[in-house]
Amino acid sequence: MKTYKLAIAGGGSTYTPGIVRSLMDRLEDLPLSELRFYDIDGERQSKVVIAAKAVISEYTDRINIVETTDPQVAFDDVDFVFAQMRVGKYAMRELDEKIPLSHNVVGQETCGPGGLAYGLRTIFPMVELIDFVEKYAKPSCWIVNYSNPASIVAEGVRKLRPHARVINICDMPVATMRNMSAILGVEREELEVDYFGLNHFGWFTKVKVDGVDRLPELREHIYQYGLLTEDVSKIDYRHADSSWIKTFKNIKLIMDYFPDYIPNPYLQYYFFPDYIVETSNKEYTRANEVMDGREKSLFETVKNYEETGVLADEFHVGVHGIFIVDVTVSLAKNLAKRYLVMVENNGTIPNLPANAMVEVPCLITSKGPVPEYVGEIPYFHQAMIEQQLASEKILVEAITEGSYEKALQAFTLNKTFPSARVAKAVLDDLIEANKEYWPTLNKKYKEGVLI
Ligand SMILES: NC(=O)c1ccc[n+]([C@@H]2O[C@H](COP(=O)([O-])OP(=O)(O)OC[C@H]3O[C@@H](n4cnc5c(N)ncnc54)[C@H](O)[C@@H]3O)[C@@H](O)[C@H]2O)c1
Ligand SMILES: O=P(O)(O)OC[C@H]1O[C@H](O[C@H]2[C@H](O)[C@@H](O)[C@@H](O)O[C@@H]2CO)[C@H](O)[C@@H](O)[C@@H]1O
Ligand SMILES: [Mn+2]
Repeated sequence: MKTYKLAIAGGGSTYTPGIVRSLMDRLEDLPLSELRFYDIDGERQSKVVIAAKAVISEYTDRINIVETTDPQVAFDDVDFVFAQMRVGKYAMRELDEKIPLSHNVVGQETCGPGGLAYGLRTIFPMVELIDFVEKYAKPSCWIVNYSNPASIVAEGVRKLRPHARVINICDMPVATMRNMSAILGVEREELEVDYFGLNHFGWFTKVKVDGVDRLPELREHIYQYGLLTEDVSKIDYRHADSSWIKTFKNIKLIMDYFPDYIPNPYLQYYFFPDYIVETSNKEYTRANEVMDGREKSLFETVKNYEETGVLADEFHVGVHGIFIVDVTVSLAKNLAKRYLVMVENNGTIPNLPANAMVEVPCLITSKGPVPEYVGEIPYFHQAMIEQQLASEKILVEAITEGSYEKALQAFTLNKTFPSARVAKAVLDDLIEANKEYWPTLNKKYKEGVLI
């Protein structure tokens, strides 16, 4: 029987125990001989690995478990790497959210200035990870990447390491499909969707069950309730937090204005930035909710387990864990299963640039994702995507060239900003906050004069 060695980069992530449970649930499809945990924060990781080991012990004692901060130990001869790094951890996420909000601009982890700031922190560590993997892992190794901001990471990787075997994925479309299937009273796996866009910036154009498009029925439901069922906790307890309920309700708001397609929930930040700011708590953002919730409870569970031997949280898998393993099984076994992932456009959407990293249905083969032809998209959606794409592409240029001017252009182009003046004020505050993480951004001009 073929077995695999898999490494998790960002082993200290709050998602690690859930992903590990998902891997254990699927050992028949993806038999593992080794599971390696790699993180730059060994102390944090060692606590999370205690929980991961407890989960593994419920299934098997035949997997060699390695915990390390040494990239060679982590990646030597591995078949797959799951990447889930949060560069700067929650402390920096909190600033990504609160600094823009202090200027009355959307404060969000992956959208608007927060996403751009997180992108500026993440590109070089991602490239470093790719280089480690290329040096130590099997040449056939795939990196399946969840690290955010996935759209900017995908563009950075396309530009800086075009031949790297990286597949960038996001669980928001499958999470949205989970809600759709609960509303329609079918299994998520029964849905076949058509979708186009960038990551966290796309639309479902068809939601088929047995070949019949059920999007009109979902539209009727959304007009009344948003993309929620009556009992949200039955969908996924992780989405019972008030901020997620608000997000899924806001799908109604978007579709009241633009009813054709079902938007990715993250589009709320671009359609209604003013409303989002008005309804945000500037002192207590999603980062605080997560630090006081998911992160706190993980470390309390570990402490409690060490003291009592009882694992209080069973680490529910959810679509997040299921999806990354689904994609990996399809890669490993060349199953050509159809999933929404990020891929270079190359004509899939003819009226978007060939070198855009788009999120579309792809067949996942052992050679990587093969996109399904989407065709031309309406001008409205094309225009919105082009603006966001330009913001993200110019940001990556700002990173590689160390250019303040390009960073300012990227911020100004982002639809979450009301003006270049506000974009500059937010950028300048974020530079100050990110001194430890961002590449130096040099200014070529001062008051219109080249310096
Ligand atoms: N793409 C998606 O749809 C999706 C879904 C969920 C989470 N995520 C992403 O998964 C990641 C983990 O999220 P979390 O909330 O569990 O964060 P977390 O802070 O709990 O964990 C991230 C870990 O990454 C480590 N890390 C930071 N820089 C690193 C580096 N250079 N090399 C190795 N490890 C490094 C940190 O030390 C930390 O232990 C984030 O990037 C998050 O945005 C993405
Ligand atoms: O605010 P967080 O840290 O809870 O979530 C941010 C992430 O949100 C999306 O992922 C969700 C996913 O949609 C859901 O089904 C479940 O698996 O939880 C995830 C995290 O809550 C989004 O796709 C990610 O990119 C974000 O990082
Ligand atoms: Mn995502």
